[in-house]
Formats: sequence, structure tokens, C-alpha cells
Amino acid sequence: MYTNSNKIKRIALLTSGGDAPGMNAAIRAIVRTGIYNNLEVVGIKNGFSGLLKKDFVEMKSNSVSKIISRGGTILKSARCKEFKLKETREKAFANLREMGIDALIVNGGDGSFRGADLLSKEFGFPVIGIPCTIDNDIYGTDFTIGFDTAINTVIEAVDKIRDTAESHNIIFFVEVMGRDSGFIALYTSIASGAEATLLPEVKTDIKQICSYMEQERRANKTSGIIIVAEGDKEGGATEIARKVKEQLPEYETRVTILGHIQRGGNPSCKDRVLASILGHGAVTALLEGKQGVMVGMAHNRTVYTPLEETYLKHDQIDHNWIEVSKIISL
Ligand SMILES: Nc1ncnc2c1ncn2[C@@H]1O[C@H](COP(=O)(O)OP(=O)(O)OP(=O)(O)O)[C@@H](O)[C@H]1O
Ligand SMILES: O=P(O)(O)OC[C@H]1O[C@](O)(CO)[C@@H](O)[C@@H]1O
Ligand SMILES: [Mg+2]
Repeated sequence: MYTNSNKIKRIALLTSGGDAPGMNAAIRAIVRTGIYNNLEVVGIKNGFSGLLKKDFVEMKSNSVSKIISRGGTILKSARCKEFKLKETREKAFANLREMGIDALIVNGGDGSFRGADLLSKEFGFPVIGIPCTIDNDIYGTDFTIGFDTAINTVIEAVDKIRDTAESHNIIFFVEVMGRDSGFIALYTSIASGAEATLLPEVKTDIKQICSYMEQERRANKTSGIIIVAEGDKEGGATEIARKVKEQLPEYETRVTILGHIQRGGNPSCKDRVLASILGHGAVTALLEGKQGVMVGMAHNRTVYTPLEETYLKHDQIDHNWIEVSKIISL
């Protein structure tokens, strides 16, 4: 068990799970705020995997020069299945102690916070989380870092697809990311005026989609966009399109899977600001003696939420928004 009898002098940070635009801005803010407060800052490469392999790098102010505008993560990220095992986390804790590290900042999504929370609870080690995921599925913050950039990437693509849909009278099924969460699908549906939205949180009824398409045709609409979150329980866009085509063979349909273009790219202004404020907030939280919490932004204020709540409560989509999206796309 770790007893933090001394002041925090040396902190580490890592990025974990899917990369998210703005992770670099968060790294920059953590490093510079740490140095400003006379802390030593250590970067851990490749998420929890790097923690196990002692893949550490000392971070100086110039290590983070000119990265605020860059997508991805200079520390690299990974999914590390073994971190779910207690003996693996024991090794991680031992490595942190061996490197003289007093606290850890984890930049990632709900899965990363599960790992971070276990590390904090099992060893009493000071850990702070920063919400970095394009999925926006974390409780305790209005938005996660990367979401804004990702949804803007999606609507730029959907606007282009719309041109072809209209020119050729095609119904497009556009698949967006979100294995367990429909935030990207719902926001981009509303913003691109999509004719229908399919989400993991709502049961998809193929018959209902078909009758909706018929209704649209009667209203003289000859093209359309249906946004499908990849985690929809009826299947991804390819599967949904196949099922619809079985019922309505006369319709011209196409499928576009946007895939990983949604995770890359230069972060938006909003994501850069959010990442900078939360990165600074994570370091000041540690200096104030906070641990086992995530730093988030609610109503433009920095707030702290126990890590456990961030992944157990998740963030819920507003079901009224689905209705609104339908009404205004009719
Ligand atoms: N239950 C768990 N216990 C311990 N560690 C976990 C657990 N779940 C996830 N992790 C760790 O966190 C890593 C990242 O989790 P995950 O792949 O779910 O991504 P995420 O952080 O939710 O980000 P995103 O959803 O944006 O890709 C996992 O590879 C694993 O190392
Ligand atoms: O297939 P990969 O690259 O592991 O990541 C896909 C997953 O990561 C996310 O994009 C979030 O980063 C999810 O929406 C998606 O399910
Ligand atoms: Mg996740």
C-alpha cells in the first residue's frame, strides 16, 4: 500500500484506449502545469502496456512544443487486456514505485478509468482521470475531449455524401463510431439533417425504418441519409442495409463506413481549450491532495467526480433528442 506522506514531487501521465483529438493538448497542459509547479513529469508510452514494460520518458517543456494542434497522441495509446488482471496491476504499481513516481494522470475513456480506479483503490495510489474519448460516454463532464472534433469530421463527410445521394436518388446508410454509445450518431444526425438515426441505446425496428422510407417517398423524397452507430444491436450499416433491401428491393442503397477518420485530425478549438483546462485541472487537483477522481467540465466549471461514478453511471443520451431529430427531418 502506498502512503503519500511526502508532497507530490514526480508525476506520470499516459494516454489509453482509442486516441482522441485533443490528447496532445492535454499532455501539453499537464507537462507545462507540472513544470510550473516544480514537479518532475514522466510520460508513459503506449498506455497501460508501457507502464508494464517501463516504457518511460522524462518530459520537459520543449517535449510538448507545437503539439497543441496535432491529432493522435505523442505518447501513443494502446488497449491492454492484461490490465484487467490483479497481478498485472501489481506489476504496474511496482514499476511506478521503482521509478519514484508519486501520482499518475490517465487520459482515456471509460475502460481506461476502470483500470485507473482499480490502481487507485487497490494500492491507495493517487490517480486522476482526464476524459479523452470521441465517444462522449463518460459521466461527470458535459463533453469529453475529442468528441467535438469527431462530430465535425462526421458532418463534413455526411454533407459530401448527401450531394451524391441527391444527385443519384440513393438512400445512404452511413456508419459512425460508437460501440456502446450513440452520442456521435445522434449529434451528427441532427446536424446533418439525417432522415433516420440508429443507436445502441434504442431498439432498432427494420419494419419501422421501411415504413418510414415509404412515407418519405410519398412525400417525394428520393434520397436520404440514415446514420447507424456501429454498435446498433441489429448490426452495423452493412447489415441494416441488407435487411432493408430485403423488404424494399426497388430502392437504390449504398453503405459508407466512416471508420477511423473519425478519430484523427487536428483538434477543434473547443477540444484544445477543454484539454488545456482539464490538463491544468488534473495537476492542480493532485497538488490539492485529490485522488481517485476525474476532472471534467460542467456548465463551464471544472468539476471532480469519483472515477467509479464516471464509468458506472455512464452518460445517457437524451431520448427526446431522437424524437426532435425525427420531427425536423420529415
Ligand atoms: N475492467 C477493467 N479493468 C482494468 N482495466 C481495464 C478495464 N477495462 C478497460 N481497462 C483498460 O483500459 C484500456 C482501455 O479501455 P477501452 O479499450 O475500453 O478504451 P476506453 O478507455 O474506454 O477508450 P475508447 O472507448 O475511447 O476507445 C484497456 O485496454 C485496459 O487496459
Ligand atoms: O477498433 P478500434 O480501433 O479498437 O476502435 C474502435 C472503437 O473505439 C472507439 O472509436 C472509441 O475510441 C469506439 O467508438 C469504437 O468502438
Ligand atoms: Mg470507451
